[in-house]
Amino acid sequence: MNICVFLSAADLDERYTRPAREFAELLGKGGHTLVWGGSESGLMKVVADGVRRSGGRLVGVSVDFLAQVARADADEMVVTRDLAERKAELLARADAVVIMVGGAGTLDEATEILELKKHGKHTKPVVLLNTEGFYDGLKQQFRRMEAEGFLPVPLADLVFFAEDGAGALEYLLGPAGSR
Ligand SMILES: CC(C)=CCNc1ncnc2c1ncn2[C@@H]1O[C@H](COP(=O)(O)O)[C@@H](O)[C@H]1O
Repeated sequence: MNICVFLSAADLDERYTRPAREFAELLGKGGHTLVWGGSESGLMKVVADGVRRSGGRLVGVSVDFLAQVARADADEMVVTRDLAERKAELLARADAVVIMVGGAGTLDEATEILELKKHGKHTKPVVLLNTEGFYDGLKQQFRRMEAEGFLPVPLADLVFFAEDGAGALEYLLGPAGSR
């Protein structure tokens, strides 16, 4: 499966690097391809290193102004003109999307992917990986949107909240992943 992972480009501590490494190992050992932003920084590097070490493929989609920090040994590396094109390319190359912990960049990617799904522009499974309860607040916000009529589709049709990497992969490899 080609799994697009959005996550932080920041250097983080063990609370976040350990689960990222574990998820990467599951991806690699499962023979999956990591589709990611192509960068060699922070958690993005941790996951790419882990996938590579455990036998998975790496497909990067970088962007013009970050191309100089793109990973040199990826199996494939695409460089797009801008961030909008990059998001479209990442989605096009993915069978599923996993959103791990991250900052504004990750949130931007997550909301765009969910918004496109809301409008029926794609039907790919999307998982929010809630490491350390990082997305508890976002989950609460989405639940409120759903309860108060802000979402035209059930929240469960948009996104699955997984508590760990194993739960995320189990979901993607189940019936939801083959839709
Ligand atoms: C100069 C240097 C080392 C830049 C590295 N910085 C980056 N490299 C690649 N993608 C990035 C970078 N910063 C943000 N992104 C994009 O935004 C997300 C991470 O942003 P954030 O750290 O969550 O907010 C990633 O999924 C990625 O697609």
